[in-house]
Amino acid sequence: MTSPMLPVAREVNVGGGTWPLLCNGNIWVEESLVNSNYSIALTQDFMCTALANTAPGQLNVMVYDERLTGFAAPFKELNEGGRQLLDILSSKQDLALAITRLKEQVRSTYDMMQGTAPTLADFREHEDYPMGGYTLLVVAANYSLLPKDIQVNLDILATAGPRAGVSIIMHSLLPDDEVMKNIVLKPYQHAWIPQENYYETNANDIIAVAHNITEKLKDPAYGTDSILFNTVENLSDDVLWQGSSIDGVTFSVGRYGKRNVEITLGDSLNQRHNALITGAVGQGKSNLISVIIHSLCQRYSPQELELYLLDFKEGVTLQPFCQQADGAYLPQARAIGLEADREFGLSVLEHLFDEHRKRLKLFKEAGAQNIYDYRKKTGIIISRIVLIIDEFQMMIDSNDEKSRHIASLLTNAVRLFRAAGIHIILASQTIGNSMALMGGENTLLAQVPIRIALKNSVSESRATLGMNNEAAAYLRPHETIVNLNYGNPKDNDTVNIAYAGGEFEEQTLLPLRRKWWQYAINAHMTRPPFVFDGERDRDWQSDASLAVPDISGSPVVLAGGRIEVDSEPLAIPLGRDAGRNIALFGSGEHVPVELMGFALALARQSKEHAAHFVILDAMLPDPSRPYTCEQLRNMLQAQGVQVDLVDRRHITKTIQEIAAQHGLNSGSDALLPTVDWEAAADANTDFGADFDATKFGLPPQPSSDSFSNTDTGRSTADIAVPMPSLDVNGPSAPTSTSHLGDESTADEMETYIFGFGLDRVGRMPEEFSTLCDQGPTNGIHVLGWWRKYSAFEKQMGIASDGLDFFDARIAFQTDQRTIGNITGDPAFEYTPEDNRALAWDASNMNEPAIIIPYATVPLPIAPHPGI
Ligand SMILES: Nc1ncnc2c1ncn2[C@@H]1O[C@H](COP(=O)(O)OP(=O)(O)OP(=O)(O)O)[C@@H](O)[C@H]1O
Repeated sequence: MTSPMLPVAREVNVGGGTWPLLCNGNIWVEESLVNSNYSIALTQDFMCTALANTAPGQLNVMVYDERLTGFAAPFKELNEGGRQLLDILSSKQDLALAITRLKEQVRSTYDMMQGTAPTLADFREHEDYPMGGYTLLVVAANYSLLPKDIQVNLDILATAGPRAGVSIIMHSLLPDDEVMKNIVLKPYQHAWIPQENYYETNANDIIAVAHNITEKLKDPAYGTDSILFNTVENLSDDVLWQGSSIDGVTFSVGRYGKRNVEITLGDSLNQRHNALITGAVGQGKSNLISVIIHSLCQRYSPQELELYLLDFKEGVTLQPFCQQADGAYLPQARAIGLEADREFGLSVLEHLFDEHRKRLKLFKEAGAQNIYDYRKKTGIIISRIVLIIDEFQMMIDSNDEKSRHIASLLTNAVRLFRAAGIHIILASQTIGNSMALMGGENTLLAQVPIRIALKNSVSESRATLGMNNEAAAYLRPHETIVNLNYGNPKDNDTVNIAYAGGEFEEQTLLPLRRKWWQYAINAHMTRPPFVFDGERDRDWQSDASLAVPDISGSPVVLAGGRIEVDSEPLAIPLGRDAGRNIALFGSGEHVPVELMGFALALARQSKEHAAHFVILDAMLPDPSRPYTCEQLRNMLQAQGVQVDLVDRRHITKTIQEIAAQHGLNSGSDALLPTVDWEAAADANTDFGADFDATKFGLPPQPSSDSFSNTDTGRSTADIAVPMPSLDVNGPSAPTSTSHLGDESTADEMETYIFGFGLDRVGRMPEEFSTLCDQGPTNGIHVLGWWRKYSAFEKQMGIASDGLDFFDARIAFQTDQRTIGNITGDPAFEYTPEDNRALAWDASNMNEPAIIIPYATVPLPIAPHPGI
């Protein structure tokens, strides 16, 4: 099959004559002093004919129009289809740079052809593939008046360029000097057509040709010059996992001429340990990352290679490597961050710094310098680790302390990790800004010799490859500059990137990944990667099984997901130590959900009737709220724990009663009945029978039969309605329905007080702070939510620092003052976000941590009041 991209205007028919052009020569259109329009039209005609006779998209045109005649204007349409096929050089400096670049292109094309064909067109025909590209440089200026260095370079290009696909159309007066004229004209065909023989092409014809090219480029036949991944990577079983990573890991990128292009990380001879990939949106960066991952994973087993994959943009690139519905996952992947955020990026870096330390210690013990040495000496296999970070600049381009910290870690990582066999591939659309943040190119980039630059702007090309290397600005889609020498322009290779997407991905790569997974499972060499999805809501239910007492037997609540590799949810133990209360601050829908999750976690761990749950509901009635305290009460009750729901009006008295019951009241003598138990019971009698608690990871609720369980002699009302365990008649009077004494002694009984929206409790009794202070050692824990810190302060009383009673504090959407207070650092940097909270358990954590709080708990959705 002959590729439709191969036709090229080796000759052009203009004005009745045939002129050699692409791959064959250059043309000098002599400028006419008498009829300048005519010579301009002639130049346009050559350009237009060259374009019309070359496959769409294969010819780039560069124009230097010194006298601003505007002859390139009708060709502008060439750039309409998203491809920059026309490049206007607006100054002598631009012209000089373009000539330098074209010389590089010529050199690189000769390299690619390796002397196997006389011209680029012959080489392409032989390969039946459009390698490299053609360029027509049109210079409309007085040659003799151009700076000497430009003249010299133009002469070189005119001589060496055509065979490599670079031709010149010189639109100029001839040099006056006859000797000079002969020398200069040598590489050109002197085009001079008597005007009477010439039928001028008009602007509309040119526009039509340009338009036709952009239209054709929409046709996939001209748009996809894919080199399928399996043509550069052997995907057969014979080579599967045959690679040893002892002296580095090698992956394929694509084709450069006849050669498959491979890159090795960890190559200690050339000190190539890290790589940088850049490319504008849509130029194929995601595809390239996929090519790299598949190539590595076909070559190296999970024993030889571990991958840490982070994607900081919204996207699906890494999704196929996570665990799929059928259980399969990429066995070499250890951690994957989808829509990762800075905290997770930071935690991955910290995790790898730990790994680096561990490895160096191991090496030292074995008297080895580095991973290669260690493996050689001991014969023990230690994997290479490759960390790939897509859009890495998002970790470091906020102007704050955390960004600076991450930038400095990253800079150290690329410098230090090599000895431990940890390599980093950084990818980005735009790095200009990030490099400045990282202290300029001398810090980070100095450690990254491998530069892979997909098409991008001139400035991004320079940022990636170096100030004098703009080659990436002139690439075609799916081509990349691979430069293994810190961006030195002499080492640019223009590589056609292999394609790992579309149907090929579905039909070949998906089954291949499954095969890898099966092999790894059979060989017991894998476990699913830790997957962090920064945008996904956290569901309490999926963590419920982890709500188990800690090592000392204290019940724990789950506060949410930690943003760390291999982390379990943050568990806050509520043992009988001073300070074991939890304060939640701020607003947002997550806060009551979080508090409900606490209650469900505690219910899960409470022996039946060994805990007493008191829900203080001071929230404003809000029909739009997805969960209500009534639902929570019902759910808890269905677990057989004692639960009292107290509305706002009765909170003050309830607190006084609890304090009095435990001998913690601060002297109030009037303890009046405060809870309207009858009303509460009425509101609740229809709940429970058809609710399957086990579905939610909670202990089974008593069956409807057991509501009249004769064994215990309890009545339905004992369990199905709220239990007024509080002694409404005074501390000493027995209560008919209390379970105290049923199965637990009062001493074993834990009391959990959940305060929802406590700001709205107008008159908090002073017993409240006494309870917070002395409760935990007596088995009473307060888990309260205040929107405003000032309300909390007020309720704690002026004499004490209430926060001392709350070891655990969690901030949601709140202000800097609250953050400063709960962390004890007024300047603590934290910007509240929707799906995040800042949590600190002062007795169990060194420092506050950002968590993903729960967004959903398994409460049955209640019909809204009034519906
Ligand atoms: N080497 C290639 N050969 C053929 N088609 C390709 C190649 N690389 C990418 N493509 C196609 O080009 C399109 C853009 O590719 P890709 O998504 O990889 O770009 P990107 O630079 O990652 O874009 P973005 O940053 O916007 O996600 C896709 O449709 C992809 O299938």
